[in-house]
Amino acid sequence: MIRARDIVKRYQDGEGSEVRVLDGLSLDMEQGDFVAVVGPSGSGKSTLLHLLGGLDVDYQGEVEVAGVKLTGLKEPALARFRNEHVGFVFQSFHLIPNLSAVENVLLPSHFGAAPVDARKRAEALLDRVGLLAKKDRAPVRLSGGERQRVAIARALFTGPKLLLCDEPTGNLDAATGAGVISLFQELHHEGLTLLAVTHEDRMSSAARRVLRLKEGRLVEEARPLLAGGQS
Ligand SMILES: Nc1ncnc2c1ncn2[C@@H]1O[C@H](COP(=O)(O)OP(=O)(O)OP(=O)(O)O)[C@@H](O)[C@H]1O
Repeated sequence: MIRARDIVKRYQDGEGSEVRVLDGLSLDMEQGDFVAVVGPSGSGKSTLLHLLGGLDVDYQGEVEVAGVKLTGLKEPALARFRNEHVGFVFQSFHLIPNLSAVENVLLPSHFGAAPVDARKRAEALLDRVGLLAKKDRAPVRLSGGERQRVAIARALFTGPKLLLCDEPTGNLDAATGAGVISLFQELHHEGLTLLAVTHEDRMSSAARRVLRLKEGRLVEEARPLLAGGQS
């Protein structure tokens, strides 16, 4: 599902010198895998997510996701790749405040080819995340956990096989975060491939593998046998 080789990503640090945030990074992820990427603040986790999701193509190395070689790809091919293959979930939900929950889930239908039964599909996804009864509410009338569930339903609208999540429980309290983590585990068991950048132990222990970003590369964390996320 994901194959990244020898990725080098540099940023200018503002004082004229270069920082290699990713430095020879490689990653292999099978379809159906659930990976947590951990590492200190500033270690390059979001940067990595952006490369894998086709949001940033300014790097050295090779990235292939869902059979699509992203290296060298340009818009609008990148937009098509994102639309067909990847769902994004962010820490701050990114819902449109003046649209209802179901209209937020329907948003992707305005960018790609809309399925004929778009509204039915959006409602089925809201049902899947336990929010059908609140489909007409504006985000401001939903709790943080409910907002994230709407965002997850929206990310699933185009039927992606891969979900890329950036600190998906970062804005949620422990109990609400736990509910969202169980939803990710259920989606994983239903066959979805998940990669989540996270600071939180609860989230990483739900994953099947934990990779730590260290000095610009990924190192597999040893997991205790029969840890919570083993499946
Ligand atoms: N556009 C940019 N220009 C220059 N430097 C950047 C840019 N974006 C990120 N960086 C730097 O690259 C490094 C990695 O950033 P990144 O956001 O990927 O880290 P992170 O591990 O996701 O951090 P956090 O956990 O705090 O979100 C940081 O030192 C950051 O300051």
